[in-house]
Amino acid sequence: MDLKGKVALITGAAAGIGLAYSEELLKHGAKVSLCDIDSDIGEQIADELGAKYGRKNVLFCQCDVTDYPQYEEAFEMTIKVFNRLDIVINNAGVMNDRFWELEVDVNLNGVIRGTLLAYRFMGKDRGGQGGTIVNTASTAFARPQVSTPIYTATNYAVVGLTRAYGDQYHVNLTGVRSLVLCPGLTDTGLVKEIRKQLMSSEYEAAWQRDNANCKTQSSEHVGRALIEILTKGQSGSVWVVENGQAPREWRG
Ligand SMILES: NC(=O)C1=CN([C@@H]2O[C@H](COP(=O)(O)OP(=O)(O)OC[C@H]3O[C@@H](n4cnc5c(N)ncnc54)[C@H](O)[C@@H]3O)[C@@H](O)[C@H]2O)C=CC1
Ligand SMILES: CCCCCC(=O)/C=C/[C@H]1[C@H](O)CC(=O)[C@@H]1CCCCCCC(=O)O
Repeated sequence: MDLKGKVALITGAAAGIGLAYSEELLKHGAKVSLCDIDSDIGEQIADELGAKYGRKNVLFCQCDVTDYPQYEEAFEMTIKVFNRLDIVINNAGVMNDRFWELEVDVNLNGVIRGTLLAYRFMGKDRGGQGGTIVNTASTAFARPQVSTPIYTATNYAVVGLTRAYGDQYHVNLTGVRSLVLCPGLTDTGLVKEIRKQLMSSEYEAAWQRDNANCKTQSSEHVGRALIEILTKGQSGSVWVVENGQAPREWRG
């Protein structure tokens, strides 16, 4: 896929994996709309990326993916500024089973909102040009994270959603392809205070076991994997990116 001049909207773009996706897309000539709930860091990142890759290529939209009207505004603003939309990356996510309703609202409902909006604004059946949706899930879908059952469930659900929408039936109807990238342990600011992120402090032993054999990879590695997947991923495909290895297609 030639990314030059393409426009990508990325959620959770102010930090970690979303930021790495954004920078990699800019390096390949795309324009990015950085969407994040955190406007202080988001504006700062947009300034930094703008200075490096051209101010006209970077936009920041403050957006909470649990709030449909805000999310809708981010789509409208992106299209108003860049005049097109080609790629939607549903990446914003949290891991905190204590606040499981919020976790489900961000990790699953947020991806559903982003997917419905992507079809509305890019679907050929709705007057759009077609495009690509990439969802970020986690290796927790394939190897359940025993310490965080609800986080695991949201990732299962996102993979199921992507596979169903990724079917050729939806591609024929809308011209939109759907893919899912499942990273393993990645070096981001993700786990702040694990005791407070698990449903019970007794789950800490399970947390240690869940992650015992994982090798930390950089978020830049996941960013580079995104480009590879965008280039060769068939609609409905599921990609695991872990231990710093090349993306591997998961076939069940
Ligand atoms: N870091 C890791 O080891 C792994 C991360 N993932 C997934 O990758 C995605 C990104 O995670 P990281 O980059 O590690 O996290 P991170 O915490 O470094 O970055 C997440 C970003 O999402 C934003 N965000 C949080 N709630 C939001 C909301 N309601 N609306 C809009 N933006 C919101 C945050 O402000 C932050 O900028 C998540 O979906 C996570 O589940 C999956 C597997 C492993
Ligand atoms: C022994 C402890 C190692 C620390 C493990 C870790 O920090 C990350 C684990 C990830 C696992 O390998 C696959 C995932 O999905 C895990 C967690 C990702 C959480 C992202 C949440 C973002 C946030 O809450 O800000």
